[in-house]
Amino acid sequence: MRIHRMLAESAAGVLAQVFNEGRVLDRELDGLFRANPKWGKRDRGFIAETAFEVTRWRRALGFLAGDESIEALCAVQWVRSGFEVPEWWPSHPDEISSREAELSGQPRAIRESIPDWLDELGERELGDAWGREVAALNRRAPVFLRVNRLRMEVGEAIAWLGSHGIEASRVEGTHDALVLPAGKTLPKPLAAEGLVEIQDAGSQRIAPLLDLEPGMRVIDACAGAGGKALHLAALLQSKGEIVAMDISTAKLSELRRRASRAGTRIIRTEMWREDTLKRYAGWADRVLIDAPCSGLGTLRRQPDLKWRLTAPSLEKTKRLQRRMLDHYPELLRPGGKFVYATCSVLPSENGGQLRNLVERDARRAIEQELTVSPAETGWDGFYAARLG
Ligand SMILES: C[S@@+](CC[C@H](N)C(=O)[O-])C[C@H]1O[C@@H](n2cnc3c(N)ncnc32)[C@H](O)[C@@H]1O
Repeated sequence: MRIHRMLAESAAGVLAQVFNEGRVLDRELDGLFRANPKWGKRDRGFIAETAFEVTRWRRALGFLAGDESIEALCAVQWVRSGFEVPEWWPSHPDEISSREAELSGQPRAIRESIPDWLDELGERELGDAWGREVAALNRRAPVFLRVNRLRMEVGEAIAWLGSHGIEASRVEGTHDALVLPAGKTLPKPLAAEGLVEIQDAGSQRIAPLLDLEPGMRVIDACAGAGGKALHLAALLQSKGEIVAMDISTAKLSELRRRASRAGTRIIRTEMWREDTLKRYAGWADRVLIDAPCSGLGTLRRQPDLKWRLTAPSLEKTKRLQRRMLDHYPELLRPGGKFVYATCSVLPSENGGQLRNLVERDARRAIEQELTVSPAETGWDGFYAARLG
């Protein structure tokens, strides 16, 4: 396929926003595609693939090109995926096959394209396992779905998707997860039906850890756009109450839209305010603290995160996690339980935070712990633990 000038320049424009301005890759692509509704699936696919793969392999491509400019990175990416670099493009890589052989002898941070400080931190925290996790986090991720059991059984969902030409299979080790073949996505009109939700299989392991029974009162303290809140509602069989809290009005309004699409009425949203903790103190049977984190477990889907993350920003996030662990369990009634979860693979954001908590607060004890390793499962990386 020939590379169209406008598409090549648009992909490079997105990468400039991500690398130079710290913008979020997904959002930049979304904005670009909205502004150019006439582009077809192939055009959008070319731009998204260039932007994602250059972001994912930034350092490795820079090594192959011997040049770190965005134009050089794009050119090597295109050569690697079998395109001819157009003569009007400003960068033309020399023969890269000999450099490919040298790449395998480079340090991991270059080979796997991660910042040096992050590679050192990962190795310090995870030892040998870090190399395996980083490699797994550089693979392309398939689309996972969660069947909305309020509306359909898993077998029915497979048949329904099949009737629309989508071949979905069950995911071992989960109750409600389906996976689509590599490269396939869920068409928007089907997503809008609310019968299935896009949710990574690893993320689907978290809500069951809350050990819910229909009728319970649950607070999802960092609910965001509701990925896990919707799962909680399904596990409660839509019986009981869920208060979904967040500091973002935009995310909570998206959550309300998704809840109504999914057919549940038990979720109420609440913006965190100064008096929220006091108003809901002692109210909940269960609390989910799905804490803000480095997001390292989701690098497959958000490779731009690794270039935005800094050591100081990570420390700030850990301080926030610690404050949440000190205060949000006050929402529980006596005897209630909470689950702390992250989408990080770093022990210092996960078990490390909880072991510190248990040391400073004798009322808390870890009942069950779950670590989802991308290297072992092929899912995003997650950590969750239930505490009494
Ligand atoms: C990991 S995300 C939540 C993802 C969501 N639970 C889901 O399953 O889709 C963390 C959320 O915490 C929210 N947040 C940030 N600071 C917060 C705070 N101080 N209190 C509560 N939520 C906060 C963010 O807006 C973000 O939506």
